[in-house]
Amino acid sequence: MPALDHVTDSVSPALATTGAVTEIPASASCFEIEGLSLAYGDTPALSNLTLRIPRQRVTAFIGPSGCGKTTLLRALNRLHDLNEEVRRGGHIHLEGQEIHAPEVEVAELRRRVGMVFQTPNPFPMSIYENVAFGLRLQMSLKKRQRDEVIEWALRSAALWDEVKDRLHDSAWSLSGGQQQRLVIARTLAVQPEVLLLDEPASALDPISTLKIEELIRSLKSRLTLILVTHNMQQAARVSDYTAFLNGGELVEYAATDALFTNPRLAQTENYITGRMG
Ligand SMILES: Nc1ncnc2c1ncn2[C@@H]1O[C@H](COP(=O)(O)OP(=O)(O)OP(=O)(O)O)[C@@H](O)[C@H]1O
Repeated sequence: MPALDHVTDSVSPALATTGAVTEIPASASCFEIEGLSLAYGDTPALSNLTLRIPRQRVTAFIGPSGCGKTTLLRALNRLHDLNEEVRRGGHIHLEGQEIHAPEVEVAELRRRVGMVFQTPNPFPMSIYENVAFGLRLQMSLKKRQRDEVIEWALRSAALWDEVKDRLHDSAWSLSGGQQQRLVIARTLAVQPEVLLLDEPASALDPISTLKIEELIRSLKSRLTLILVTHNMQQAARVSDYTAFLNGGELVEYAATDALFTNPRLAQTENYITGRMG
């Protein structure tokens, strides 16, 4: 891959595949979240969350509507910054650095920590220009280098074969599932370390959903992925670790197999078996 020198194809040190996530060592963590609380005005949304997110793994946030999953995801690349109502306490470290430190540039943080939303949001421009957009802002590349990165990003998002002969068509001529993979390609082009995915398949048909799930699994060899999903089967299929939130609190966080087959708390069991939420 062109110009991808800070990313390796090797996976992180061996992580526990069963049991509680206290087993995720700091050295294998990408994010360390400590005592994170967040409120919208007087309404609390997150309450004293402490967890580590393992590098080059897929971590799912699950829980009933309004439990704080999206709020937590958005906190990880400071998407709340523009909301003057938001009050926050606690710390979020990305690879050892507090993301709210004065020297952190928000644009660079958001390059490192990309975000894909529920509804595909390609820009009103061609397929090629969508992927080139972030690249033009972030890096000055010659056209040939830019073309290489664009091809790499579209291949990485499993879209190249479907669009290689129509790169200059409007992005809006693609299907919903293709648009979502285009948005992922656009995000990958600037070489993030982390991809935040907020219900990325909830607006898609079952075949497009499977493609997104395959893509998520394939990307973890070089990225950390964090997925918000309402779909328990999806969390079980694609994630390595699952955090169950309820009422803004972290209730249980464990290796996905362990959480789904042998939850430690009745509250978790009630949620995953559909008796709650
Ligand atoms: N911009 C906002 N202003 C005020 N309150 C908000 C805002 N965004 C979210 N909230 C509130 O914060 C709480 C957590 O919301 P959040 O969207 O994080 O939950 P969620 O688990 O992602 O929900 P869902 O699964 O329905 O998307 C909810 O009570 C919600 O109403």
